[in-house]
Amino acid sequence: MVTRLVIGFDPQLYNFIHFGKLSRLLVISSVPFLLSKTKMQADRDEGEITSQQCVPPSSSVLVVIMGVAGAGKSTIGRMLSEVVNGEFLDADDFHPPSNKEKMHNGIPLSDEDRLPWLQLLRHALLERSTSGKSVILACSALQEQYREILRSADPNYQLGSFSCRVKFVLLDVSPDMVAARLAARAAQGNHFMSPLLLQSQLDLLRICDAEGVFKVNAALSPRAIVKEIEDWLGRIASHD
Ligand SMILES: Nc1ncnc2c1ncn2[C@@H]1O[C@H](COP(=O)(O)OP(=O)(O)OP(=O)(O)O)[C@@H](O)[C@H]1O
Ligand SMILES: O=C(O)[C@H](O)[C@@H](O)[C@H](O)[C@H](O)CO
Repeated sequence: MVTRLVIGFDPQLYNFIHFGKLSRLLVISSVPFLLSKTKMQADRDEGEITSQQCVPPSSSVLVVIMGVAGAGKSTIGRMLSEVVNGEFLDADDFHPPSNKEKMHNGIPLSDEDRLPWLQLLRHALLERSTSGKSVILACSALQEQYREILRSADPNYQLGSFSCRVKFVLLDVSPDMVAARLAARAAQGNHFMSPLLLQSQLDLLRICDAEGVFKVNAALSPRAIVKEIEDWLGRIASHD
């Protein structure tokens, strides 16, 4: 499969992705991002930015806790952020009201709905990526194309390489278990997401092995899940 990156400029900072059958055309047209990337590259070439300024301390991590609605992303992400003394971001807080309304009414989001949201999330990661503080983002990130946008928050990331500061952890959950969790949550009436969307979420979830996504059994207790993620982060840190 061929991946091509086309960089386009758009005065409204509008972003667009088109997925073809045999090739993927990924258009990322975020002017500030490109300008800052170009400037950063130029500054680095001129020796104005030292490697220490570009690369935060190795102890800081950028982790996306991913999976279908109800898998436990917010629960686990919040707990993990406390353990690593990092900042927790919930992708649900970045959705515009129109996206939440759609999901509440049982209408799956389209790529056009998701793209500006993913770009906001990329920007949020990018902004924090040099702070030296760990960031834990809870985000469905169901498709490789969506994860590639989040990976591009790492200014050094090369699309398709999957070698990136932004790491992904999948909360792997059976359809039955997640349906039960969503039903229980809906019964409490304190979440906008309609349980009717579960099948569309399961249908969208695709991960290729080459991506190096760490999969955790989401049926474990939250504490055990967080421990598994911590251990994995320790292992990959020792290889970096
Ligand atoms: N490991 C777990 N064991 C048992 N219950 C869990 C576990 N993780 C989460 N839950 C429960 O499952 C429900 C869904 O969890 P949570 O809201 O964290 O999922 P989510 O993936 O963030 O969902 P969404 O994407 O829809 O916001 C909650 O009621 C939560 O308490
Ligand atoms: O890509 C998506 O379809 C969305 O991110 C959803 O997954 C929801 O935001 C979330 O799960 C709310 O419950």
